[in-house]
Amino acid sequence: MINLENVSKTYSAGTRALQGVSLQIEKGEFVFVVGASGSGKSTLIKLLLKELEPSSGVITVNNQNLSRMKRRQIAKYRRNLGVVFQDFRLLKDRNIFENVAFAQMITGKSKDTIRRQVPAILGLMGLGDKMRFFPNELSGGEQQRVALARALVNKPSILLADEPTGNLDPKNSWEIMELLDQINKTGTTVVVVTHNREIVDEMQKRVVTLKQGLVVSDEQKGGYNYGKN
Ligand SMILES: Nc1ncnc2c1ncn2[C@@H]1O[C@H](COP(=O)(O)OP(=O)(O)OP(=O)(O)O)[C@@H](O)[C@H]1O
Repeated sequence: MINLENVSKTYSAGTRALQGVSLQIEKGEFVFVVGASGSGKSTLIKLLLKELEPSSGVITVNNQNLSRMKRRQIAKYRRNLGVVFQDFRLLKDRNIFENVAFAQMITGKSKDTIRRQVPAILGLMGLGDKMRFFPNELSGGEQQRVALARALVNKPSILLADEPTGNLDPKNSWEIMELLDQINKTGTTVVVVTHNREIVDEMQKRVVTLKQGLVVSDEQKGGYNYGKN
């Protein structure tokens, strides 16, 4: 499903953010990516989103070689990826329903579909009674659940989360992680970049650890152990 073969990324300033990373993630896996600040985690996510090009190596997602993808195919490719970030990235002047509906409008869904699917996914995220609220009227945890609803409404095969609990307190962090776990159990492949040691240790998922752009460990049912490397 996701395959990196000897992938390196050197930024123009000369920083070697990833150095010969090879990594395979199968359909339906749940994977944590951990590592110190600057170890290359966000670079990895940006490469998967095709926001960046690797300096060398091959990235294949859903059998598509990202380097060979034509520019006009990129938007369609990204539609099959759900993404959430630390800072939620909601449209401030749109209510919650509209924020999620927007993701469906740009993929050309009919009004009928939007009227059915947006309340359904918001209901699943526990936000059925907040659809007319604006982002600034919600807690951080609720805003991240809106971002999750928006990421999932088009039923992506892969969900990428870059520090999704970075701005949340422990209770809200656990709620988001439990939602990610549920989403994974429906068959979605989930890749989560995080600094949250407690959650990684508790959830016993696959853990890929980066250090200075290298994969230094990759463990099934792993823990948050980069401090030990
Ligand atoms: N656009 C850029 N231009 C130049 N260097 C960059 C750029 N983006 C990241 N870097 C550098 O690449 C390295 C890896 O950065 P990256 O953001 O992937 O790390 P990270 O593991 O996600 O860190 P954090 O946990 O702090 O988010 C760092 O040394 C960073 O300074």
